[in-house]
Amino acid sequence: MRKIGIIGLGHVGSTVAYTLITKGIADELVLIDQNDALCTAEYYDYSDSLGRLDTYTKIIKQDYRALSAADVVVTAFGDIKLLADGGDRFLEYTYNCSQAAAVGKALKAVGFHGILINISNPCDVITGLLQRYTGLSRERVFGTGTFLDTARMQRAISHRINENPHNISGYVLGEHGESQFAAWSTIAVRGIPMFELAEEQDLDLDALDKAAREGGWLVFNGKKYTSYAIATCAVKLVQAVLSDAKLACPASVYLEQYGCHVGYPAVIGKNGVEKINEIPLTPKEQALLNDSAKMIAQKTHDGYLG
Ligand SMILES: NC(=O)c1ccc[n+]([C@@H]2O[C@H](COP(=O)([O-])OP(=O)(O)OC[C@H]3O[C@@H](n4cnc5c(N)ncnc54)[C@H](O)[C@@H]3O)[C@@H](O)[C@H]2O)c1
Repeated sequence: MRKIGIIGLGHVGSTVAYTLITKGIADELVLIDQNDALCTAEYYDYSDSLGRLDTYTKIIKQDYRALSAADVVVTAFGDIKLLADGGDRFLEYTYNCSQAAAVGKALKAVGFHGILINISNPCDVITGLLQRYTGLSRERVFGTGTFLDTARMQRAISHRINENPHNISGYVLGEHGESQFAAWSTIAVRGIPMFELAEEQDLDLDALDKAAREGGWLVFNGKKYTSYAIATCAVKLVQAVLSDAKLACPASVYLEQYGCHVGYPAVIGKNGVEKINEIPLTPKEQALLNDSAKMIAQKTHDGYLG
């Protein structure tokens, strides 16, 4: 039986829940939000779908105890209104550091021992805090991190050269935020290294990097939130855990050398982060990763409320 919990049912969490139900991925789904009216509304809206779906999901609401035996919990708490006009994911920092303490401690209190996948921003920092508060091992707590930014990089390149994003491999690394970077030495289109392709087709890599980094704001500026792409990323990670897929992908994972969670290639399976996929980087990329991780480590340290 596949039992999944979602904490925070705003734009993102509700989309994750809807996807899990309509794709028949969850046998049991536990919904939790501090806004009880919202949680109750989503509970009935999902429940009213069940009579027309070909799969069944048992839906439970507002019961932390039901998470004690959950396989996966997805955290999507926050207050997106704090971002106002966008531009900085750290506008939710203070608020979400407190929520991470509350949620992490509540999960620990009920003995949750599954895999925790965090979405809440600033993603890398909040992932690190949730790991500390839950007391789960570092392998069992990871964030969506640059999995989404990597998809945005794939989209930016695919639009520029009219290519299927699936044919673009490689990684955006570092923070899910402004200090992220496209690691061009890892990126290829149908196996052709991006550096070669850029020269051949006169592609501006800095402009493509910027397009990937600013991709979230393109969506946010019109909707005042983002939902579908992040939910798609989160659901893919949930599936990787449930099916023990050993999926190689970037995620916000704990790197010993930095002492924090940061977007880096890993292998995701039933035990969470099963392997850190160490890859060669150019000296410039390595320096960008170092700077990004250093900032995350500091903010994680500062955000820990004990
Ligand atoms: N990692 C990513 O790539 C990514 C992408 C999109 C959004 N996000 C982040 O995901 C989070 C959710 O985004 P959103 O647009 O759904 O926000 P939202 O404001 O629409 O929803 C957040 C929900 O969390 C609930 N909540 C807050 N604290 C809680 C707590 N302690 N326990 C239970 N519920 C709690 C709120 O009541 C609200 O319903 C934000 O932090 C946002 O920045 C991350």
